[in-house]
Amino acid sequence: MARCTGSREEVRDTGMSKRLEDYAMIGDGHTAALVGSDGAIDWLCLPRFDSGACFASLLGTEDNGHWTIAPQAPVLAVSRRYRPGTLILETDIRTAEGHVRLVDFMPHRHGNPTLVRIVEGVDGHVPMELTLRLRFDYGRSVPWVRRTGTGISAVAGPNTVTVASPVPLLGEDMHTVARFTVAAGERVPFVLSWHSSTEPAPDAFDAEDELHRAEAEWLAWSHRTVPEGPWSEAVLGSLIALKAMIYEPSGGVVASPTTSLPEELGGARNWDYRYSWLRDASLTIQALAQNGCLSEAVAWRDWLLRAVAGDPAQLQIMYGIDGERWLPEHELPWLAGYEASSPVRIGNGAAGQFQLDVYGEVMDAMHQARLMGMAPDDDAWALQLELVEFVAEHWREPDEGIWEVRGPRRHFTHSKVMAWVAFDRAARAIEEHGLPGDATRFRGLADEVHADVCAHGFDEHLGTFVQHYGSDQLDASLLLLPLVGFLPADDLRVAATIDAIADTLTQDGLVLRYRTDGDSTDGLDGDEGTFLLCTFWLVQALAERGDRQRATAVFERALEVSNDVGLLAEEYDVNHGRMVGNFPQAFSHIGLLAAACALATD
Ligand SMILES: OC[C@H]1O[C@H](O[C@H]2O[C@H](CO)[C@@H](O)[C@H](O)[C@H]2O)[C@H](O)[C@@H](O)[C@@H]1O
Repeated sequence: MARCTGSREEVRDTGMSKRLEDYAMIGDGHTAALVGSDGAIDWLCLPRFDSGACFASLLGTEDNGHWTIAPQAPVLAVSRRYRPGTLILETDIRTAEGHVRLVDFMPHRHGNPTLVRIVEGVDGHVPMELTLRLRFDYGRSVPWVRRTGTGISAVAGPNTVTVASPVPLLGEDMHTVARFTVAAGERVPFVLSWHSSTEPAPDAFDAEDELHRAEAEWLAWSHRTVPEGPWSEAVLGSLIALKAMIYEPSGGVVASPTTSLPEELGGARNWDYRYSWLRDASLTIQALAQNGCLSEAVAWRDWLLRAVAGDPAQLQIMYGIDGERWLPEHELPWLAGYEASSPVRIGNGAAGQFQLDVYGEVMDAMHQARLMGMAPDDDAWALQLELVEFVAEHWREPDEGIWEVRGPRRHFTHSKVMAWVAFDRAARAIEEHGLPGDATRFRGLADEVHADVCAHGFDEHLGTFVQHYGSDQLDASLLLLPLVGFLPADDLRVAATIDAIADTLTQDGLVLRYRTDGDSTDGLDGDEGTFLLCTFWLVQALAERGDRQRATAVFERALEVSNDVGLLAEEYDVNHGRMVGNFPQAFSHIGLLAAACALATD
């Protein structure tokens, strides 16, 4: 069993999960793995983000699959970092016998999926132990494991995983172990590869060559954007995290590489985020485009064209990473859930919802990308016009909104505002970029929605905008009113809304989406943490209003909750002092980037 320091050791010994903060992500543009600070890889889906996991102990127990490499003796200290500008993780582990470094990465996918672990001796002689439990189908299927000339091969139905190493790998009680000692200056590689069971095993390759190649490829990418200013490290880290959430073959973007990490510890708000939401992807692409990554924006635009091709009335708010439409939601009863947060779900029922805001987000992403230099495309513009026509026909209808409520549809103020965005951006594309269309008509529709929102989305008595028409509740999505240009930040109604959210919809300086206590509109039992994207919106809204000091304080508070390698989950539970929700979450890193940009703008 891997050992770690202090309270972390207690957590592992009692069979409980590690904190989400204890994980780092590595990925190859097709999938991603979570590596714990104790040397355990507890989550990995192969060959794609949305495939079954072969390591799923994150959502269950060690029997659901993990790959741990750790010292045999008690660990005295752990520190880790990514190599600058890359997603190559280095974990330094110190014991009484010496100091080892784990170098973990997934080479950029050129052939079969591969995960490389190199154990580097830094000081002394450190006896190490490897435990490999492959469990396909999300931790359920035990493979048939055979020795090969270079290591082992594990087969279960369509999946075969090979692990190669100079160290002997031994079978022991339904898993694989290795015990070896690493001396200062030595490097011991382990290479895990996946292949379809109907195909031959991939050729062996040299772990050190792949390390150099991976570093060079990451640096070539990250050197395209050189953030400046006090938060440049956090900005670059967020850009790399977002890049790792793009499924490279299609340009689709996952909301997160994980499923069912709970929004409430022990609760049931557990969702599968390994899909491509139009909303999350639009915001991801905007964030990347604003930081000079235009090719990702173009790839996503092409993904969008393929995903929504056909009847615009059949547009979904989310798709699979290749544009798949059928994403039925299932529960996996054999997984106990992260810290007993069940059910564990795969698929996502929200795919069938009507969320009016996504049309505005897609229109805005295209608009912003054009402003950043993305060349217009006839097919993309034709699609955009179809989307706006759909909004013209449906904007008066209630919807499930940005938060994907599972309660009744409502007239969400944010949804209507995003309908305004759709019309506004259509008019501006025609007026400012010379694209064909009737700008006057779209401007008229925008004005009509604007008047509707001001009449029904604002509560005279409270003096603030409200979550949905007729409600007396606040909602953090209202922070977007000034950010999308619906009204200026110093408009009295907007300013009062920002203040009310800052004062009453926050916990310990972090912003809640909405109140889940009392009569929540989301139709779900239980509670949730503060929502990091919303916290970053507050930073932007305050900065937009000129309140830079307060904006900076909120930003720094949000940065405080990121982990030692700069990653953020979806939410933060201030009562337990822990990240919650899927991890890492694109939304949170998008927010960080937008907020840093707002603070950098004079
Ligand atoms: O919390 C309830 C909902 O949670 C998920 O939706 C959230 O994540 C989405 C992906 O990041 C995001 O687009 C949305 O705005 C968030 O509310 C989940 O997918 C839903 O099924 C669930 O109802």
